[in-house]
Amino acid sequence: MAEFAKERDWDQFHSPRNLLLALVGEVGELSEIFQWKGEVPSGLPDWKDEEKEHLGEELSDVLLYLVRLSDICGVDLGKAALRKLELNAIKYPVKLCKGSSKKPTQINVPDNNDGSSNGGVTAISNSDSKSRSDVSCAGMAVASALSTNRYIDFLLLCP
Ligand SMILES: Nc1ccn([C@H]2C[C@H](O)[C@@H](COP(=O)(O)OP(=O)(O)OP(=O)(O)O)O2)c(=O)n1
Repeated sequence: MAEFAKERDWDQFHSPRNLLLALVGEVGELSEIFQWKGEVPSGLPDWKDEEKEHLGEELSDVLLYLVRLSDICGVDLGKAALRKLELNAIKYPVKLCKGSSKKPTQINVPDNNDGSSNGGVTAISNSDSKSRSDVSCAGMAVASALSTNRYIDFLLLCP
């Protein structure tokens, strides 16, 4: 993308804000493909080849503007995405979230005194979910250095 823009003297247009708007525009074009179709099955078995090709083009436009935006902002997207995957794994432990699309702060699992039956994972109660959520955001910043259980211990120690 950097070479593509340089050859065309387009660096002048590829500012962070312009690229973000271009990205959002392409997300709109991507959305248009699904607009009014209702839910469609995975793999899109009933779609024509041309429709899938068009979908691939719009997905690519989104990807290319995203990569370019990251680059222009000095963000190593590959590294950032891998770190985010690790953070996601910490935030959504399998033991707590398997089969549920709820946020950890919305899951209310009865606590065990010995913490054994749910593998030592203690769910966060609904009553204090807001404060826990705030704590959770702050905790995420240091979470990459912590294991899942240590992160949950950290959450429980916070007021
Ligand atoms: N100033 C620009 C213009 C285009 N592109 C690149 C990134 C996208 O991959 C693609 C977007 O091109 P268009 O704006 O022509 O968008 P479409 O390909 O979706 O065409 P249209 O909007 O006509 O449907 O070209 C770019 O990097 N910088």
